[in-house]
Amino acid sequence: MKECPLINLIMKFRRKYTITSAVVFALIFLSANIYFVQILFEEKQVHTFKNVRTEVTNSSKERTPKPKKPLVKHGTIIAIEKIKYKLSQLSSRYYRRKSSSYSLIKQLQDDLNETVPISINLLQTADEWATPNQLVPNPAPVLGSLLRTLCTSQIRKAENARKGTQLKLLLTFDSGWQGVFKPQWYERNEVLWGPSYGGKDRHNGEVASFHLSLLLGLPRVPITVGRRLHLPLEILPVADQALHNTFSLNGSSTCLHGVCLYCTPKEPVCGKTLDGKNGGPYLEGALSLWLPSKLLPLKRHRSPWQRTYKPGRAAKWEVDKDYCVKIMQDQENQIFREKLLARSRLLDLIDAAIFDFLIGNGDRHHHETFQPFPNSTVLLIDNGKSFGNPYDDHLDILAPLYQCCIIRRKTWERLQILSGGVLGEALEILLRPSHLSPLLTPPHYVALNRRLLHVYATVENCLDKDQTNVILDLI
Ligand SMILES: Nc1ncnc2c1ncn2[C@@H]1O[C@H](COP(=O)(O)OP(=O)(O)OP(=O)(O)O)[C@@H](O)[C@H]1O
Ligand SMILES: [Mn+2]
Repeated sequence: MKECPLINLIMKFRRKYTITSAVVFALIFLSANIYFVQILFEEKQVHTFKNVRTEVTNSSKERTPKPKKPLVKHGTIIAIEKIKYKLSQLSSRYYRRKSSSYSLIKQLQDDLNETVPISINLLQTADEWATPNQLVPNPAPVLGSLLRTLCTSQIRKAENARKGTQLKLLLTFDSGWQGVFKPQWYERNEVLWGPSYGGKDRHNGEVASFHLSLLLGLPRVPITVGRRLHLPLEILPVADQALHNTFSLNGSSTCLHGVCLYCTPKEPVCGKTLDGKNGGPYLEGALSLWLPSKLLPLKRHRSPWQRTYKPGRAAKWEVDKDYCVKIMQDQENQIFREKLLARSRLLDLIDAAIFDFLIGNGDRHHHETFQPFPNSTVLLIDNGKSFGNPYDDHLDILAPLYQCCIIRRKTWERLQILSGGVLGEALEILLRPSHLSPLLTPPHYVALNRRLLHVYATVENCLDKDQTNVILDLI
């Protein structure tokens, strides 16, 4: 066989440098891996926090929306254009107030009144209320007192809440009751420009979302209140070592940064004075009551409408207008394996999409159900990425609705009761008694009413195509 000079050269080189080259190769391989992992990690961080530009606006003034960059996702562009066109022709009945709205608001207001004295035993009521399909009944007569109890109960233990990626505290009260506390990161009048999943959690959004869920007849959000913690008196003395280690003093302000994926000493949350000035002991946040143990543990499902979280890379659902039909036929998809469950699960996801569109949350990458109850409802846990920008409507959050073109009758009827500006007005009324009131600036209520009109337009588009199979009686 003829000798090849190149192979000869490689063989000579190999013999001479076997060990050295192996070491060099290993080093190159290792550093490439480290670099790759770093990029991945940084990329997620960028999506979560840095893609967002915040600005402060005068809360009482309306602003003109900023021009948006054109979308590169064809299926989404067409669907959104159709919704906008329909909106321009929407029947006047969607702009009128319904007389039934008065009794709905009155009943929810009554529920939120404090009717009985505060007592830790009231938290037991929440456990009794919960079923695999809802967390709060209708009516819920002691809800106001229960909320007040949650925002005043003495804290016996404070630790880092380990689930999830953002800074949260797990607080334990008397008799072992627990809650998750998400701290304040933004002022009420800060506006977050950027993707619908960007920025840090909005604690006021969590509280508003709980109230909105009652208004929409979707009581699947953990019971949540606004609470102001006195860090040196209420948290430091009962903090476990791991949390304690993350406390620091910044001038006269007590700060903490916690332990979580995105927790860093460079980004602590700090206490304020009672009137919201820097340099005080009080930390605002949203406190959610832990879900009832009789229904736990939770089962986590990947959302079929999950985003890629990579700018410039579209998910299947963003480009394929027939995406809904395809996932329904996909027997591998665990959510839709059982036919009957499939329908009600899909209707749950569509309820969730409407809810998320109204609050501006494009970050529902997963959803959870009660694991011991295979038919249980889709819970609306984690509404932190909400109410970030009242001037931007992320219509693609409605994809499950405009692609599947079905909606639960109960949801549709409730949405119609909230027409004519009632939705925003009612939420504002329900949020008034909150410990941290005012929770939202006026433009957010305007946004809710405007977004609701988009939901009407989307359903009308579906009805144009098929009068009989859009509004479904399935519970
Ligand atoms: N009130 C609650 N009761 C029971 N479990 C809860 C409660 N709140 C949150 N959890 C659990 O903790 C998990 C993390 O909470 P959450 O999603 O709010 O945190 P996160 O840090 O924002 O997470 P992510 O980074 O995934 O968005 C939830 O998926 C749920 O399993
Ligand atoms: Mn989250």
